[in-house]
Amino acid sequence: MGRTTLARAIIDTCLEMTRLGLNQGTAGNVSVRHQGGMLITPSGIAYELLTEQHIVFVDGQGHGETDKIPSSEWRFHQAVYHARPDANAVVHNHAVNCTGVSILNRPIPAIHYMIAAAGGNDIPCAPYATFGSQALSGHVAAAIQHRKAILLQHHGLIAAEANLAKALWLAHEVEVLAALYLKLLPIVDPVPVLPDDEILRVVEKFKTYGLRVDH
Ligand SMILES: C[C@H](O)[C@@H](O)[C@@H](O)C(=O)COP(=O)(O)O
Ligand SMILES: [Zn+2]
Repeated sequence: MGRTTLARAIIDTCLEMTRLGLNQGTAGNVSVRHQGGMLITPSGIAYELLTEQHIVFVDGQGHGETDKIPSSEWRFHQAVYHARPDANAVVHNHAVNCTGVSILNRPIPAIHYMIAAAGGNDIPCAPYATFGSQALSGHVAAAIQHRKAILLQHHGLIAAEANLAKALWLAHEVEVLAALYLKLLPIVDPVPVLPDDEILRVVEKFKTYGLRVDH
């Protein structure tokens, strides 16, 4: 796909992320792998104002383009692409329920089989570090190796998938799981979980289940 088409797809994903109630204001960012680097949203511009020209190319060495400021989180997007060769799209947001669980500094456990959509029996929570920092991208690199979605302590969520549609879908699924978890916690803690062998079964089933979208 050409740069303009990908840039449009990034903007549409951002707008849809807001429409789904997963984000607010200028929080969050979205990227796609592109030509050895990535195309990524600019820093601090409201999604409704974005045009294809705002989307920034950051090369494999972390160099951006003159006159454009890439997302402050380009380092952790780059870290995800290094850690996960299967990922071609990364979505980050401050969805309320995911952020709520991240403040508790807990992983989301296997309270529902949909946890398997992220590749395992939990959604881990990467330790806190200042936004945009090398330290944060180090934590992300470590946590994302074994899952397609992770929480960022006191911050939000990252979802990485084969394409933008899948990454946004996964971000939405994790937000639903986080909401469910926060609803259950005041009633029962620890919340009952599914056994690991069942989650492994569902992880396998998801490898061939639906979601055959191309962008
Ligand atoms: C302060 C930023 O909002 C930070 O939280 C970052 O993680 C974010 O979500 C949006 O930053 P950018 O607009 O720089 O992508
Ligand atoms: Zn953020």
